[in-house]
Amino acid sequence: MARREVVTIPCKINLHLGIHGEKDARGYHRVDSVMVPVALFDTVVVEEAPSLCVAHEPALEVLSEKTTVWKATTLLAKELGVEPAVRISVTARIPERAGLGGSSADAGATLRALARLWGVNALDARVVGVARRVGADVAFFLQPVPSLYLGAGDVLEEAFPSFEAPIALVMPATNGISTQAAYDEFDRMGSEPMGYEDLCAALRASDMRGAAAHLYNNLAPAASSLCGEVARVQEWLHDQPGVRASQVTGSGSCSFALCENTEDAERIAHVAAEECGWRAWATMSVGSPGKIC
Ligand SMILES: C[C@](O)(CO)[C@H](O)COP(=O)(O)OP(=O)(O)OC[C@H]1O[C@@H](n2ccc(N)nc2=O)[C@H](O)[C@@H]1O
Ligand SMILES: Nc1ncnc2c1ncn2[C@@H]1O[C@H](COP(=O)(O)OP(=O)(O)OP(=O)(O)O)[C@@H](O)[C@H]1O
Repeated sequence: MARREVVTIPCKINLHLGIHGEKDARGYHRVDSVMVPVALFDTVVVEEAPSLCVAHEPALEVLSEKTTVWKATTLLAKELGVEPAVRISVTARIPERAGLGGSSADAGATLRALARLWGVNALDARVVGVARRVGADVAFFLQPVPSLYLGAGDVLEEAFPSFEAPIALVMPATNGISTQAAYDEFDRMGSEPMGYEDLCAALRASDMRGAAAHLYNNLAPAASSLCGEVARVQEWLHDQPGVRASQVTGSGSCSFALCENTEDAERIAHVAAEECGWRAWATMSVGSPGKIC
């Protein structure tokens, strides 16, 4: 019987995103990134099949051969010396071009499913190496727990205790922002980042009020420059009762609000969608790594 692996994968938010002007040999910026998994999930199903086939639901505009899932599969098969004879079905709920890491989550989930199918550990150096070649965020999704990543934002430096915090996600209803366009805009604007130590100290101590006081993203001005509605979402979230702190995630266009309680997160998401015409979700950070399979 054909073997089958199912992986449910959360999205991510960046509590700290510090982009440096300095770039590596690939042209990737040096990035300090503190990421946290958030309960808005894609599902990836990998089954043994005669040949490689990738399908997304809802369908993507790009050819399946151009997806992060295809790239992750072919690179890992080559690395392990096996045939990529699998059918992969992705059910996507994480919005594209949001800064929530949707296409990276799908690639990370695919690598975890393939690692099980092909008998290697998901944190084997070969799997991590492939993840980093597919995209800067992909390695995080091999082990999606609150963590500090350095290098190009793809090298694990430290993992923190998991926590459950109520969160509202709000993004403009328009097209979203391309990650590459945001980095190009960052280069035009120029900036050097603040440090991440105070945030990390709060996360080590599971001090969520302290963590909320240290949210940071110096890619956010580039996101607002490309999509003015991002700044309007930010201003609106800042003024809402029940919001401890808010920030743009990644390269946008989504913002997140750390809320006092689940009722506040639900009210904010409801008003953002119904009265402001934005896309919004009331959710939580993923508190127990065991809840993700
Ligand atoms: C903005 C973040 O999401 C924060 O977590 C990441 O830095 C982006 O991660 P990602 O979506 O996995 O990005 P990739 O698919 O690897 O890269 C897309 C494009 O973003 C730019 N890029 C990305 C990461 C990085 N450290 N420096 C860059 O300059 C490059 O132009 C690259 O061609
Ligand atoms: N598995 C995938 N899921 C979604 N989009 C994909 C996938 N693989 C490739 N793509 C393409 O990548 C584009 C988005 O890339 P981009 O890096 O800007 O954003 P993202 O991965 O959706 O999220 P983020 O803004 O968090 O990085 C999509 O519009 C689509 O054309």
